Amino acid sequence: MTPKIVRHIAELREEIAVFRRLNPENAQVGLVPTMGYLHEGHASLIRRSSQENGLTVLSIFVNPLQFGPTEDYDRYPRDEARDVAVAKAAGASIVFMPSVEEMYPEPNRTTVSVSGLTDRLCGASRPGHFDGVATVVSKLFHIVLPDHAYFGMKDAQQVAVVARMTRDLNLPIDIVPCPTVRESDGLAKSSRNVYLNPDERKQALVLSQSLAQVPGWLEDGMTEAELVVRIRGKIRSQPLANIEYVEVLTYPDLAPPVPDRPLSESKEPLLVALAVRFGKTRLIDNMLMFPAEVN
Ligand SMILES: Nc1ncnc2c1ncn2[C@@H]1O[C@H](COP(=O)(O)OP(=O)(O)OP(=O)(O)O)[C@@H](O)[C@H]1O
Ligand SMILES: CC(C)(CO)[C@@H](O)C(=O)[O-]
Ligand code: BAL
Repeated sequence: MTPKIVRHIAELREEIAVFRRLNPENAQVGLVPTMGYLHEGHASLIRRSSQENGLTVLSIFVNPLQFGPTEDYDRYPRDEARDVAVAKAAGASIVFMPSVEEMYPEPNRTTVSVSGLTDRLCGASRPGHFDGVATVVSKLFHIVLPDHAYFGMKDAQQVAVVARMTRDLNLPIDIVPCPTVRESDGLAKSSRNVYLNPDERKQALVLSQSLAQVPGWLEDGMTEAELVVRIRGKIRSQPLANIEYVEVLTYPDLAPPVPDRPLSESKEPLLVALAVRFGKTRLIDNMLMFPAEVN
């Protein structure tokens, strides 16, 4: 069925209220927050939500609060017609596409800020980014009041931040992390992949290729410092790659692992996270390893 396009908060709330009234047996609502220009990664979130809920709200909103002044807010790719077609094929019930004025009718004076988890990884290179994310996600949560909300592990730090915000604020919403969907050659799907020229696209494969080597390197008993050096060396073999960060942290607390101890002895899940620029395009990727896999 073609999803209903909704641009106003009041109409969205009314649609959800009617759905809940008419479907008392299966009144679960799923929310999939996105910035649009949908790809198979987004579609996998929508499909999961539509399997687990009677109603799936897909939000598409390029949120100005989470972009820095020199970032790509203005040129972020947008294509409403294509997005609606992807949303329909994946089973969304409602596509919520508010304007900036609808989401921020007055200067925003309230910021949701999750301390600690947001000052590292992408938070260190994009100051204020996670305040923007936590604020808009919290607004979407209050607007939709979903039972479940679906987020991709490609943005593993975002999942940790949103899950912590949800717990800290006692929001009765189940945060569902979903696996990263990749191109057939391994590159993580991302709306920003369209910015890559053919040479950058080829060299960008080094992200997923470095991560694929991590389990073998851990078997060799590497410490965090040794692993970081190894991954950096591999990424630097691509002349167009400009490393922003390569880090290994515990997950979801994002704390440094015990120094000088082999990572294979970790008792906690480990996140190996990368951010690399190719020209003007910033790509991220990561691998989450659980103790059973690390040891
Ligand atoms: N390859 C992917 N696999 C699974 N989920 C994904 C993937 N890419 C993005 N998502 C998830 O989709 C949701 C919306 O993300 P967003 O609209 O920013 O897409 P994106 O492709 O990550 O874009 P960007 O290029 O801005 O990083 C987020 O929860 C994100 O983690
Ligand atoms: C969660 C989100 C939709 C908030 O704007 C965004 O950060 C994204 O697309 O991952
Ligand atoms: N998927 C993360 C959104 C952003 O880069 O702003």
